[in-house]
Amino acid sequence: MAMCVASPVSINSLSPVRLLSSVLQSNTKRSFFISFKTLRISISSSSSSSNQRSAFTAAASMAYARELDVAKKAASLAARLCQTVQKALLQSDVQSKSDKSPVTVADYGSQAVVSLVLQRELPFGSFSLVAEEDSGDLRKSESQETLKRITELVNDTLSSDATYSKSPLSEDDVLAAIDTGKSEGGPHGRHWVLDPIDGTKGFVRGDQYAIALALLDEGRVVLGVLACPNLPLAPIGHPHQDSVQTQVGCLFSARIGAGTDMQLLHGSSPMKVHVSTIENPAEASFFESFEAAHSLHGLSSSIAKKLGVQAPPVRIDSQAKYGALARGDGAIYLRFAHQGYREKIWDHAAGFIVVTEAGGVVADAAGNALDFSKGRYLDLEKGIVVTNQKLMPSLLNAVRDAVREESESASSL
Ligand SMILES: Nc1ncnc2c1ncn2[C@@H]1O[C@H](COP(=O)(O)O)[C@@H](OP(=O)(O)O)[C@H]1O
Ligand SMILES: [Mg+2]
Ligand SMILES: [Mg+2]
Ligand SMILES: [Mg+2]
Repeated sequence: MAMCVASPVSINSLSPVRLLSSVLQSNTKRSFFISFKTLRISISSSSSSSNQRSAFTAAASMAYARELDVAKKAASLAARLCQTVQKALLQSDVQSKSDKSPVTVADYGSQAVVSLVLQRELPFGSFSLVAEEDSGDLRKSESQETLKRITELVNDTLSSDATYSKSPLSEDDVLAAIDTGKSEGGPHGRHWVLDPIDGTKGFVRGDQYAIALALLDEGRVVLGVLACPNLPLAPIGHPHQDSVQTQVGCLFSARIGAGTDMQLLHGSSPMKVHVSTIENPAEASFFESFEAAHSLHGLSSSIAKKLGVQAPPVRIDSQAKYGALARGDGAIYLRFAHQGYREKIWDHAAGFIVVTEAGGVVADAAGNALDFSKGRYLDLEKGIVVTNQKLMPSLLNAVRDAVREESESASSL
C-alpha cells in the first residue's frame, strides 16, 4: 500500500466547486487531505475509482451545508421581522428612494438581520455581501425616528431567537450592518447576495414578497434560500384554489448538486420539489410580474399565444414566482424589462438556484445562461425566461419570433 503525504487544502483558499473537481481529476501518486470545518477526506493513490466516487459524493453532500443552514436561519428571522411590519404597516414606514422605488423599515431591518446572522454564525474568513439597500437615506436628520424604529425591530427580532438573547444593538450597529451590503461581488471568492425584501410593492399592498439570499463562489451560485411568508403551501394559479384552506408561508432552499427543498417557513420538515414535467405548452400556465412597469405584459402574452398556452397569466410579485415554478405550480416564467432597465443579481440569484436544482432552466431571451459573476448587475439579452428542459427549446423559438415581430412593428411606426 502506498504511503501518502497529506497536503491540506483549506476551504478558504479553495472553493468546494474547484475542490471537488480536483478530487475527481487526480490520478497522480498523491493523496488529498481535505479539511473544511465538518468534512475530512483522505484519498490515497491506491484508491479505487469507486473510492474516489464515494469521496466525491461525500464532498458533494457536505459542500455548503453549514452555510445553507445559516442562510435558512437568517432568512427565516428576517421574514419574522417583515411579517411583524406587514401586519401593522403604517404610511410612515414606507419611504421613497432616490430612484422613486419604495423602501420600508422592513427592507432595512431585514437586511440588517441577515447581515448580522451571517456574520455571527460564519465568523471565519472575510465577509462580502452584495445587497440592495444602503444606509444613505437613514443617516439624514429627518430619518431619526425611522432609524429608531428599525433598530427596535432588529433587536426584537434577534432576541426572539435564544442564541441572540442579550446585548441590544445600537443605531450605529444597525447602520453598519446595513452597509455591509455594499460589496461589488464579482468572479472571485465568496459573496453573499441579498434582496432583503423582493417585491416591496407587493409587500406594501399586503401581497407576495420574498427574502432572497444566495451565495456566490467563484462567480457561481452555490446555494439559495427564498423565504416567502405569504405563499400558500398548496399550489397557486390553479382554478378554484382560492377556496382551498391552506397553510401559508414557504421556505425554499437549494444547494448545488443537492436539489431543492421546500418547508413551512416556521416549522415542518423539508421535502424535495421538482419543476413541472409538462411537455405540451397548451397545458402550461405562466407567471409574470404583477407590476406592468417591471415586465412587458404585451410581449409575454404574444409569446404565450405563439406557444399555444391556453391559461391566463398568473401575476404575482417577487421571486415567489421562482419558488412556485420550482414546485411545479406553473411551467413558465417570463420577464422582459422595459428598455434601459438593468436587472440586478439580487433579484434572481436565489430564484435561479431554487429553480435549476429543481430541474428547471433559467436563461436570457437568447438562451444564454445567466452570469452572476459580473458584479451587481446582470448583462442580459432582452429578458429572462424560465421553464423545464423539455419546453425550453420551443419557448426560445416563440420568444425569438415575438421579439422580432415587436421590433419590426416598432421600426415601421
Ligand atoms: N422598471 C423595472 N423593470 C424591471 N424590474 C424592475 C423595475 N423596477 C424595479 N424592478 C425590480 O423588480 C423587482 C420586483 O420584481 P417583481 O416584479 O417580480 O415583483 C424589484 O425588486 P424590489 O421589490 O426588491 O425593489 C426591483 O428590483
Ligand atoms: Mg427595491
Ligand atoms: Mg428585488
Ligand atoms: Mg428589495
